[in-house]
Amino acid sequence: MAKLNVAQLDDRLRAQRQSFDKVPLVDLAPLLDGSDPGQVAKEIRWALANAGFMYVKNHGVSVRLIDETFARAKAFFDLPTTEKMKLHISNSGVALRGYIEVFGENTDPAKTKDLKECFDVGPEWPTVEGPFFGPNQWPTVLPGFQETVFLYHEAMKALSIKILSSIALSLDLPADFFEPKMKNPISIQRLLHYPPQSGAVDERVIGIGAHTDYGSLTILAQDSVGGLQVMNREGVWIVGNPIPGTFVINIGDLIQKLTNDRYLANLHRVVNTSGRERYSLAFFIDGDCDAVITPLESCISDDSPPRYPSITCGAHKFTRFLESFPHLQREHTTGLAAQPNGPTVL
Ligand SMILES: O=C(O)CCC(=O)C(=O)O
Ligand SMILES: [Fe+2]
Repeated sequence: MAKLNVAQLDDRLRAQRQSFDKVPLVDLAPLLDGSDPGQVAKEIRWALANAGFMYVKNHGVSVRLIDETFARAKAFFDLPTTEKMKLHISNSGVALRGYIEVFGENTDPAKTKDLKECFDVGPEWPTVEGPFFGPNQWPTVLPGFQETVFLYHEAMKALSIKILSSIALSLDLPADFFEPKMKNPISIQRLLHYPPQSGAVDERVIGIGAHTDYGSLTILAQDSVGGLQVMNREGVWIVGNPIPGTFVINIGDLIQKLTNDRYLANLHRVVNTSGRERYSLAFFIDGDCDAVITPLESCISDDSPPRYPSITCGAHKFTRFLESFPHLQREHTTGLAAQPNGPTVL
């Protein structure tokens, strides 16, 4: 997890409207149709080394499914607060599924309270099996919600595995490098709602505080409202304008650690001063809970000694959530105590 020193330099919350040349748009068609995976890997290598973010087009996910999932998200957040609070994430223990109210998770807690509400689902497990695995809490008052959101989660999972194969190729690793370490990967499908802010906005309350993502890969669908900001290498916040037909992809801490900083888990935040409600769908995927992340040999040299100790995906992610979830801090004083079944080396 990067510390937020660069972000602290900037207290102006209006992002500069610069050309987004440095965060490229990658066409996934040659990867998905098999015609030129090498070309896609080459573009991904540049994007992740320089921006940590990219837009992707021709991703193959049905527009209808995306639109329907946005509609389900809106219907959920329109429910009365009492109804949403029945599904509160604190009911789910360490499985971390359910509803998170405004200010219920703060991603830059020393500076910012997050003016957002979210709803998290993940792979369906009948009982709580440990961190990130357990039953979902579905809003039964909304017929069809469960089916759509679960289908969307599955579509994101399938796409993320293809993108991870391209990330592996981009690192001169075999395309299936990540697969043995992702037998039951941690994944979270999050629905988000950002109420608009008006008047003087300062960093104490914004949509989502500056943060890097915790896991391997994030796939974000944003509506047309805008508000995502990504930091460029000069420490300037750049507007991440929604581009119709694309997802925003970024890598999280685990890939930065795996690549010993060759690839960047970049800082980003959301400030919604549009005057409109903003909705987004963020899918996060990691390795298995007990998969160990150690810097790759190929990313270590005399000039670039190993910068990160080995850590499991589960321990890293749970520790990050402990910092951002006030409800978890009340319930847990330690992170993951032990790694079940011994580590899988990633
Ligand atoms: O909603 C967005 O645009 C970004 C969300 C995000 O950064 C996150 O959930 O980690
Ligand atoms: Fe994020």
